[in-house]
Amino acid sequence: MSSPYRIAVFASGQGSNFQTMADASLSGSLGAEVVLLVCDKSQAPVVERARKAGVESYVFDPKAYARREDYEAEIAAELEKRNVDLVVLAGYMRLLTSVLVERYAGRMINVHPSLLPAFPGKNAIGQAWDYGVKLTGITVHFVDGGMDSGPVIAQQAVEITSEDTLDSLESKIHQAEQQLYPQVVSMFAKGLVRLEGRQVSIHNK
Ligand SMILES: Nc1nc2c(c(=O)[nH]1)N[C@@H](CN(C=O)c1ccc(C(=O)N[C@@H](CCC(=O)O)C(=O)O)cc1)CN2
Ligand SMILES: NCC(=O)N[C@@H]1O[C@H](COP(=O)([O-])[O-])[C@@H](O)[C@H]1O
Repeated sequence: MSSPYRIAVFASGQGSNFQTMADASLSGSLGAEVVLLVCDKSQAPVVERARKAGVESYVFDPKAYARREDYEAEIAAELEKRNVDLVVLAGYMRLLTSVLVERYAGRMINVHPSLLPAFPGKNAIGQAWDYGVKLTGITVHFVDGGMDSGPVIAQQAVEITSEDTLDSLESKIHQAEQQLYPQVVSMFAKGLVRLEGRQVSIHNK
C-alpha cells in the first residue's frame, strides 16, 4: 500500500478552498492527505477551519522577518519535515520567492479567480467586473517566479449576465473553484499531470 499523497495548503483568508480540500480528503475523493496549513495571518478564519478539521497549522508573521526569504526558509523546513508532495496555494496573498518556487518547481499550484492572463494579481474579480467583460472564470496554474504567470493547468469559464451583481459573480467564481480545484489536485495525486515547457497535459493513466 503506497503512502497517501501529501499536500500542504497555503491560505491567508476565509479558507473556503482549504475547507473543500479538507472535506474531499476526509471523504476519500481527493486521493490525498492535507498534512499542513500554512498561513500568514493568525486571525484568518482558515486557521480555525484547520483546527476543526484536525489539520496542523504553521502560522507565521511576515513582519517578524527582515526578508521574505527568511520566513520561506522556515516554511520549507516544515514542508520537508512532512514530506509534502504538492503545495496548493488557495488565497495565499504573498508573493513567493525562489526559495520555495524553485524547491517546489512543478509541485506548486495556485487557483486564480480570472481567466489568466487576464486580470492577474489582487482583486481579479473586481477587475473583471469593472472592465465589463461578459465572460470571466478561474485558472489553476503552476506557480513560477512571476505573479500568476505560470503554465496553465485548467480553466473554467464563468458567464457574467445582466442579472449578476459583484456579489453573485464572486459566489459563482467560488463555486467554480470548489468544483475544479479538488479535481486538479486529485489528478496530481494520480500522477496524471505532465508539464513540458509551458504545455500542460492531463493523461488518463
Ligand atoms: N511567485 C509567485 N507567488 C505567488 C503567486 C504566483 O503566481 N507566483 N500567486 C499568488 C496569489 N496571488 C494571486 O493569485 C497574489 C498574491 C499576493 C499578491 C500581493 O500583492 N501580495 C502583497 C501583500 C498583500 C498583503 O499584505 O495582503 C505582497 O506579497 O507584498 C498579489 C496576488 C501567491 N503568490
Ligand atoms: N490572487 C490570488 C487570489 O485572489 N486568490 C483567490 O482568493 C480567494 C480565496 O478564497 P478562500 O480563502 O475562501 O479559499 C479565492 O477566490 C482565490 O481564487
